[in-house]
Amino acid sequence: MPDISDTEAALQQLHSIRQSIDNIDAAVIHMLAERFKFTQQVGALKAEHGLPPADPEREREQIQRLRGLAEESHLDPAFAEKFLNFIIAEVIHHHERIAGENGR
Ligand SMILES: O=C(O)C(=O)C[C@]1(C(=O)O)C=C[C@@H](O)C=C1
Repeated sequence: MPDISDTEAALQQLHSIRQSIDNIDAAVIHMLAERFKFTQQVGALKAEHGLPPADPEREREQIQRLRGLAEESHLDPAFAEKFLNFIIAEVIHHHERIAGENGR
């Protein structure tokens, strides 16, 4: 049974680790916001020129690249692929909305 000072030390350690997790979560949100700013530009460009919202060949290249990066970083490549697909699905919805607003 750990004594009280052991538990206090563990709680301090937990608090400190959670501060780092919070910083990383903030960075992820900021990076996603920047990514969506760029994909909005892509959506506008595609809508303006009548290009299709989705580009499966580009997606295949991105998935291959991210799976490789995930492996190098000891992150589950299947998770990296799911995460990218989740983001791309949202981007494609945005592209479709922009194309719809442009009357195409
Ligand atoms: O690069 C594009 O053509 C995009 O529209 C961006 C993006 C992405 O989010 O990375 C989204 C949809 C496409 O299917 C491929 C890639």
